[in-house]
Amino acid sequence: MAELLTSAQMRAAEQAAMASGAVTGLDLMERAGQGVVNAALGAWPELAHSSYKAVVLCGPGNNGGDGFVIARLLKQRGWDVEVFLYGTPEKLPPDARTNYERWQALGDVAGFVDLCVGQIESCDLVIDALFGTGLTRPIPAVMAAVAQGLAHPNGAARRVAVDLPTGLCSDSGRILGDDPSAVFPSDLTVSFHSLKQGHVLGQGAEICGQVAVADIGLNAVGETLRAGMQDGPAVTLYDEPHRSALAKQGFGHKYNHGHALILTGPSGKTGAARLAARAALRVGTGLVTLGTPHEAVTEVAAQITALMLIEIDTPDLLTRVLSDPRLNALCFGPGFGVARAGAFLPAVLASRRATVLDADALTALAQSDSGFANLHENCVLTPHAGEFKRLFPDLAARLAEPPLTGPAYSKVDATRSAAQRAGCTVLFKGPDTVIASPDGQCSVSAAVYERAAPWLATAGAGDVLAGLIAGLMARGFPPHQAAEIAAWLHVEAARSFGPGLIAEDLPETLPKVLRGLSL
Ligand SMILES: NC(=O)C1=CN([C@@H]2O[C@H](COP(=O)(O)OP(=O)(O)OC[C@H]3O[C@@H](n4cnc5c(N)ncnc54)[C@H](O)[C@@H]3O)[C@@H](O)[C@H]2O)[C@@H](O)CC1
Ligand SMILES: Nc1ncnc2c1ncn2[C@@H]1O[C@H](COP(=O)(O)OP(=O)(O)O)[C@@H](O)[C@H]1O
Ligand SMILES: [K+]
Repeated sequence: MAELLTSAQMRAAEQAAMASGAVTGLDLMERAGQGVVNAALGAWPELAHSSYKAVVLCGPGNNGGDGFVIARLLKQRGWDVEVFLYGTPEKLPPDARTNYERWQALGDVAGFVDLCVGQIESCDLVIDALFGTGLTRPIPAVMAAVAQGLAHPNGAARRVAVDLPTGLCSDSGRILGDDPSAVFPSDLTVSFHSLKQGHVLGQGAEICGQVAVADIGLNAVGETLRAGMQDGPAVTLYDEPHRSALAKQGFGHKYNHGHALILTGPSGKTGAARLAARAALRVGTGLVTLGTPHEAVTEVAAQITALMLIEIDTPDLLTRVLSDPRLNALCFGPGFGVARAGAFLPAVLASRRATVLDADALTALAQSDSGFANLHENCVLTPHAGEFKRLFPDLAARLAEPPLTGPAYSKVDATRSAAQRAGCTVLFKGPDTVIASPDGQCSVSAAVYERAAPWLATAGAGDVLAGLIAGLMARGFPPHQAAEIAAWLHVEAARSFGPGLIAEDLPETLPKVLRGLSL
């Protein structure tokens, strides 16, 4: 799994690499500039065959330094290059200053105030090297005006951001300030060494366009690099489960693969739990039983075949059913009814079973007098943004405040705090789903860029996810891992099915996704 770094971790990695003597800042800057040129020519191969016109916007720090390298490399390819600098050359940090001077041997540098949007629109490539990981406050008005012009360019200019689109916070993927247009949208963003959190969280993906990662040689520094990264455990970008984790052994039988109990709502509301149950069965749980109130039994029975059914009308009955230790995972909440969920909550939590709390169970939890006291480490909470706000109003409020300084409070920060507070795994949904656990594990399951899955925004998709997590916990996966694998399979199923997806299609597409993993 790839790491998603914060700006502080990236700085620490660079410092460690330089302190080891393996590289200099100038080496890193040269590789960064070269990496951007390579990525741009890779994205638009037509640009490699002739010389074109570029406008390079350089800022007052090392991001600007990368810009001077790019200007020089393009000029050396025969391009017509215009460079604009925000700030004064005397104040550039040493490596950026050196590259400013190297560029001066090849061309002029104009002041940023002399730039007009028309100049950008008439070029082939515009390089945003204004601010990168050093952005700490909203961009100045003069830059925001240019950014607005670039948002809907009339010309054919391809927009490339160096490290991050200027205005976007590297840690949170949020636009600094209260002006949503104060950011340079790009068609291609070239990050260095690895992606930063801001490339996948929040508005990151929308603003970055596509992303590419340029290797600037930090991996070679190995242990020194790790030692430099002391700013908390890294967040990972979850990629795909190992085949060995999900495969079933040839000699097993159904009881080796767990037994999930999915609790349904009353009649007319059982669809959500049935979706969850079907997902649990498809993800390989040995047995899946729907726990249904008496009055809904006929409705549920009419709809199911491979699933089993048991009557559960009261919390006491649930406790009695759960005296069977073979029922090893629970899914509680989809379509359940908030008041009923409040009544069942103590029995569910007292069972100490691996439990997914979703939908109405989350609302009931937010309203319950005992709060998070009875949650345990085998619970997984799966809130969407509205449910997160009910459960953790102060964290949600921090996330909703316009971020005036950087690095800004992020969805990773909020989910990590939520997991600490709840004492269990929290999966905070969205295209940038964040999964955090009290032991500090944190990963992002991103449905962005080539993994975009906009058709998942459909009623019932969340119920399927809850069923997948419960099913994987029944199969024996620990909560954090179950949540990660479920979120990944969920997105893969949506992508595999494609447009027209409805929630029912997700469990039915799982076999194809699992086959794709060579199970
Ligand atoms: N440190 C290194 O050795 C390397 C850095 N690299 C580049 O350097 C960048 C980071 O450089 P810096 O740390 O110099 O930071 P930036 O170049 O992103 O920002 C420069 C400085 O501008 C100021 N600033 C922040 N927000 C501002 C605002 N809204 N208005 C006005 N001024 C503001 C801050 O004091 C900040 O340090 C990376 O994103 C990457 O592009 C790469 O060259 C690879 C190597
Ligand atoms: N635009 C999107 N891209 C990717 N995933 C999305 C998108 N919108 C929603 N999702 C995912 O779809 C699911 C929706 O869940 P939820 O909001 O609980 O819906 P419901 O309650 O109707 O089932 C979540 O897993 C969420 O992460
Ligand atoms: K930039």
